[in-house]
Parts: sequence; C-alpha cells; structure tokens
Amino acid sequence: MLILNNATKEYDDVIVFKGLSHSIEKGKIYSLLGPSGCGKTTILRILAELEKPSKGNIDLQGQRVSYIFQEPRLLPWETVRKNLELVCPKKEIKKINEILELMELKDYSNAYPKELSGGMKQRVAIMRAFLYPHEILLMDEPFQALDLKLKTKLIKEIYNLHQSMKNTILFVTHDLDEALLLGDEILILSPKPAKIVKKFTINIPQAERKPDDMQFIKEEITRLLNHAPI
Ligand SMILES: Nc1ncnc2c1ncn2[C@@H]1O[C@H](COP(=O)(O)OP(=O)(O)OP(=O)(O)O)[C@@H](O)[C@H]1O
Repeated sequence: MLILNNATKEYDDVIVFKGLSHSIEKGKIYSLLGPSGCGKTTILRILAELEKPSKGNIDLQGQRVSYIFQEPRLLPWETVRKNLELVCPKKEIKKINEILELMELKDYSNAYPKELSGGMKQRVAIMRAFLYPHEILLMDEPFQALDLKLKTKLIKEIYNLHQSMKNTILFVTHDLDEALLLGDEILILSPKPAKIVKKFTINIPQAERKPDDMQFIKEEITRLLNHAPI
C-alpha cells in the first residue's frame, strides 16, 4: 500500500524531504531510524494529517490513524480511566481493565495525570493510542521516559497487542536496540532532505530476538548512520 506518493515537505528555505514515495504492508511494524532533524516526526505528522505535504500526497486508503506523541498529552482534568474511556468505543470498554492490568496501572485508574510519574503518564498515552480505533499506529519515540526494564516489558506488550489487533505500526526511534526488537522492517533515513537509504527485514520471531544476536545488522546500520550521528 503506497502511503507517501512523491511527497515533498519544505519550510521556507528548508527542504525536509523531496519526492519521497513509500509503501507499507498492512499488519507489519516499521522502525524508522535516522539522524536528528532528518524529518522523522514530520513524516508521522503528515501521515496523521496534522500537516500537509508541500507537494505530492499521502494515501491511507481510508485507514484510521492513532498517534503516540513524544510527550503523553493526557487531559489533566480527567482521571486515567476517563482519559481512556473518552477514546474507547462503548463495546470495547471492558478492555480498559485488562489493559490497565497489563500496564501495571490498575491501582491508578482513578488518579489524575499530575499524580503520575512521567513513565506512568506515557504508559497511559500508549494504552489510549491502542484503545483509539485505528488501523495504523504512529509512535514517535514513545519509550523515552521509561527505564530499561519497563521499556523491555512494554515492547513485549505492544508486540502482543499488535499481534491480536493486526495493526500496522510506524515507529520512530533513536535507539537501535528498540528498533530491532520491535520492527519487522527497519528503514534507514539519510540526513535531510531525507531519503530511505536502506531497508532491513528482520526474520527472527519477536520473542527470540536479542540485540546481541543482531550484531551484524547493528554494525551495518551504525555504519550507515555514522556520517551523521543519531
Ligand atoms: N514548523 C516548522 N517550521 C520550520 N521548520 C520545521 C518545522 N517543523 C520541523 N522543521 C524542521 O524540519 C526538519 C525535520 O524536523 P523533524 O522534527 O521532523 O526531525 P526528526 O528527524 O524527527 O528530528 P529528531 O530526531 O531530532 O526528533 C528540522 O530541520 C526542523 O527544524
């Protein structure tokens, strides 16, 4: 499915990307890696229709998009449960308890965002994005506020939720291990104007992936990114 069709994005004299085309396959997870400022967030914002391309177009073929931002963006005046209920279709409401349990936040369902740590708020934002009806999930560095143990657990849970929902995920990260643990396809972007310089397909089942076993790919990706640190 072609999602970016000869798309260009410019801000005044900055060309973020030019004539970018890319297809995705339904139900896969794509990790996007690239140097800082190359346009990863801009690509997600355009796919979420928060911005328009300067030229070209996007074609989501009627698929709905959910977005996990770098920061949690919860409604501060609503409880955790209410933040989730507001996006959740009535017939799915019983999923909220399940997902609160999964994310170890059951005891905080009546808490307000200001009573939560940064990592807890981000977990609520992740839950909310999964509960919001969608076919395509965009994740912009969602694990930044989380410690390693929680991040590893969340990657597993996100993968399990993805397996049951069969959503397509586009995942922006600076962390090579995260990209390799979650992605079926790893897309490497050049500095701006961004182009996809290489695509890696990971054929190891998610449960069997260990960053140490993927040393060869890690070295090649690091080499590709080396001329512009991420
Ligand atoms: N609203 C804007 N006005 C002007 N320039 C912008 C705007 N938004 C983004 N840019 C520029 O577009 C380029 C791409 O930004 P973007 O945030 O997409 O990069 P990124 O790859 O996500 O960066 P990072 O990895 O550091 O988060 C940057 O040079 C940025 O300065």
